[in-house]
Amino acid sequence: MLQVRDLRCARGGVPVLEGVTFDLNAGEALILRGPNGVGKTTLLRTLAGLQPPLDGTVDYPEATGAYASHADGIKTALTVTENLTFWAQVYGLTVPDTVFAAFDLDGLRSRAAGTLSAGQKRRLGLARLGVIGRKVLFLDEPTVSLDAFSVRNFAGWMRDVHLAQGGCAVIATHIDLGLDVPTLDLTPFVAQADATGGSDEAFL
Ligand SMILES: Nc1ncnc2c1ncn2[C@@H]1O[C@H](COP(=O)(O)OP(=O)(O)OP(=O)(O)O)[C@@H](O)[C@H]1O
Repeated sequence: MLQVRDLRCARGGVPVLEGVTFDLNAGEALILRGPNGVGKTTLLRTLAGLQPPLDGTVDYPEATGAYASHADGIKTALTVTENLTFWAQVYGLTVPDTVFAAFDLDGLRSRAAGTLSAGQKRRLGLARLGVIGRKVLFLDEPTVSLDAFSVRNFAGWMRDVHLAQGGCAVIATHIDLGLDVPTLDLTPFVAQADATGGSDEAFL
């Protein structure tokens, strides 16, 4: 479902990672590991098509990918239900009722999203993944701000719903999600520096 071959990617014009190669079949996930700054976000953004690779290829079926970072992208004046309905409609879908329980949002359906706590907002941000129908997910630290119960809940949705229904996911996380999936340490793929540095305001 996802094929990555000899990928080389940059941030701020400076090569960060090179030679990244892996495959994911339907129902499989991969956890990205590595120290701060190794290039996990850069790789995820490149995989998702938000920036071009310097070299190599990324293949997955057209219009099946979605990228989510810890920036929530929540509309604060809308309720939880209205937020999910909005996102579902963008993708021409309706909200499955099961998504509220899956992300522990049942008691918060009518709350204005702006009044949610940080962790509740994060759960709403993640619930978006359950309404947009995208099969190939690129997730950057999805469980930031979540308590242990909510981390388990998210892992349960990932395993029992998303992967069980034939999705796949690449997840950068410093937190152990308790998922029985392979990890890829990016440290061996750090690119040889060939520039003095640079910055890219698009990322600031
Ligand atoms: N706007 C920018 N301009 C130039 N370099 C940047 C910019 N943003 C990040 N970098 C650098 O690019 C490299 C890769 O950053 P990236 O955010 O991909 O790492 P990461 O593995 O996701 O880190 P973390 O675990 O801290 O989230 C780092 O060395 C970082 O300092």
